[in-house]
Amino acid sequence: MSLIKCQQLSRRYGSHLALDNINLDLTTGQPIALVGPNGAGKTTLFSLLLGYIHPSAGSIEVFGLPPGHPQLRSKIGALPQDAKLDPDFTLEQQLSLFAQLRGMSAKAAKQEALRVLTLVDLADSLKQKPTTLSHGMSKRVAIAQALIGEPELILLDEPTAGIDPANARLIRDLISKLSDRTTFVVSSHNLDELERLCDQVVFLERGQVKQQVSLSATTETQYFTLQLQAVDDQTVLSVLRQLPDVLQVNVASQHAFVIEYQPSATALDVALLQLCHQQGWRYRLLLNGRSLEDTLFAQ
Ligand SMILES: Nc1ncnc2c1ncn2[C@@H]1O[C@H](COP(=O)(O)OP(=O)(O)OP(=O)(O)O)[C@@H](O)[C@H]1O
Repeated sequence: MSLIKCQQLSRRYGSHLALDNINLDLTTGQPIALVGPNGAGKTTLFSLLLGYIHPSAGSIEVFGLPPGHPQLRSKIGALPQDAKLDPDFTLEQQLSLFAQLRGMSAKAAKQEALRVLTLVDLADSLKQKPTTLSHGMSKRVAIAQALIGEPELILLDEPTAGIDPANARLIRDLISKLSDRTTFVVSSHNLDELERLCDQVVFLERGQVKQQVSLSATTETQYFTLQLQAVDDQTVLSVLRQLPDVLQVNVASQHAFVIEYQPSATALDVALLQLCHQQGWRYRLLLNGRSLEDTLFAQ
């Protein structure tokens, strides 16, 4: 099903072009990553999708409707980058209120508050006020708020920024678990995290879509990443490039090589390991595929 469609979408802030002629056609399903350096336009795109701001040119649709359309209200949940909780109300009070704004009765809203807090492992904090929470806990509450009413689309702007590794993992596991009924669009600077979570990756840079890649298609079919120890990278490069079925080899980082090969190649992994043995290269790791970082930034 069509999820997000942007056609020649631009957004200006005064004379600054934050999004520049974007075309995107995304469908529902596995989580989608929105990646890009600071100022690339990720938050601007989220704000447009939520109808908080409007395009300067072009069009944008969510589930075939213009953002802000009343029918979209219950279909979209969001974690804004700077999500803030009201210090004067307990978590139960504010999440219940939010659920009631989504059309639930007072009783159902209370149950929903408990349900979403349980999902982020904060059921015990129901009666707490935000001032008593750590930064990571506050973020989890804000994520819980985005989950209210089981929206079909949830936009998460840097959901794990500032969260400790155990809780970041909890959030990732939650996104994976809920992905069979909700499509998540996740912006993050943590490429390892996005790689584990997402299938589609949209790479924004200076307001433009520079790349759109499907990780399932690119990581499993045509690449190996070989990591060695204490070798001369140039020598290894030239030897690897001579292997049959190898299309291209790049140095990803010191002693790590991304090998692009013909999908029809058979047993290239075995050939690589034999080569390490023959050449006396000390082998550390052979990975099927390549990292998201290499996918986006390899020359
Ligand atoms: N309200 C605003 N007024 C003026 N300029 C803005 C406004 N909001 C964003 N910008 C500018 O638009 C560009 C895109 O900003 P945006 O916040 O969308 O980027 P981002 O990819 O989310 O960045 P980050 O990773 O730092 O959160 C930046 O150059 C930013 O300075």
